[in-house]
Amino acid sequence: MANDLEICSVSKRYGDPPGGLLAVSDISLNVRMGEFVSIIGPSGCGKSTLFGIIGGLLPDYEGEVRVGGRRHVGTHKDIGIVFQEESTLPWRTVLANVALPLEIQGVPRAEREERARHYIELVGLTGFENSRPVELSGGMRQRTAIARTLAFQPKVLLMDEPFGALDEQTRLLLGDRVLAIHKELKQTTLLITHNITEAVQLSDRVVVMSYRPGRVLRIVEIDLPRPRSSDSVTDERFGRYVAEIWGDLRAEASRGMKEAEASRGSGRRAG
Ligand SMILES: Nc1ncnc2c1ncn2[C@@H]1O[C@H](COP(=O)(O)OP(=O)(O)OP(=O)(O)O)[C@@H](O)[C@H]1O
Repeated sequence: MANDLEICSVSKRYGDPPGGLLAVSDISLNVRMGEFVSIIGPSGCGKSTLFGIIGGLLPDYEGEVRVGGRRHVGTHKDIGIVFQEESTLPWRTVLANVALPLEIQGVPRAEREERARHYIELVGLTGFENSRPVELSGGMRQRTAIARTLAFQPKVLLMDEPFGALDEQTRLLLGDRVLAIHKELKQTTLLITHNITEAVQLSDRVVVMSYRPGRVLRIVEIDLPRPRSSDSVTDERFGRYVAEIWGDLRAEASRGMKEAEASRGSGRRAG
């Protein structure tokens, strides 16, 4: 099957060589059309850096990002981004939030509202079209943001810890909603997360990254049948995938923790 997203030998250094900090090194990954891939790694492994590069938000890197076979530079309508931070507009209703990108594209009102309603239904927010973000829970606001991104029908959906600020149970239930959306749209999706359960629950493949500089440590195929749901977490095979990924991540996470503690210690001594 064709690739929607190709990440070819991507490296990023902050600051100038020979000094500076190599944040990610030689990352290559192809995401097939309709595939759901998660990238997981310890804090500081360069997940947000990679997200910024793929989303076209971060210039000056080595390598190439291709979307639909074409070199991709800067932000682009083929990549839809859902951020970790709250990104709904508080003064707009759910309907007006979701319709916003279509409004910017000049889609006529009746058509954009019809499309917006379709995606609102898909994320399970029918009945809340006229609510404002302040009247919604954090999970509902994130679903509004997802609907808004889906509404302009990007080739690739890029999500950076969209449920990072939510509690574990809400996260699992929203995972069910993401699974339902993916079943319906077969949207090519790349999710950045540090939650192993979420990665296994949702993904066809999980890319495990090393601590700094972030490299691809291993790619784990999640061979669990679809449709899946949050009930899958009780499956014995689910537990084995979680254990396997944690086995890879554990050493990297503790390396990260030690380095962070050491730099805090030297900062205190210097101060
Ligand atoms: N603008 C910047 N200038 C210098 N260093 C940076 C900059 N942005 C990130 N870094 C460093 O690059 C490394 C990777 O950071 P990044 O935020 O991409 O990691 P992450 O995996 O997303 O971390 P987390 O999970 O904690 O959000 C870190 O060591 C970070 O301190």
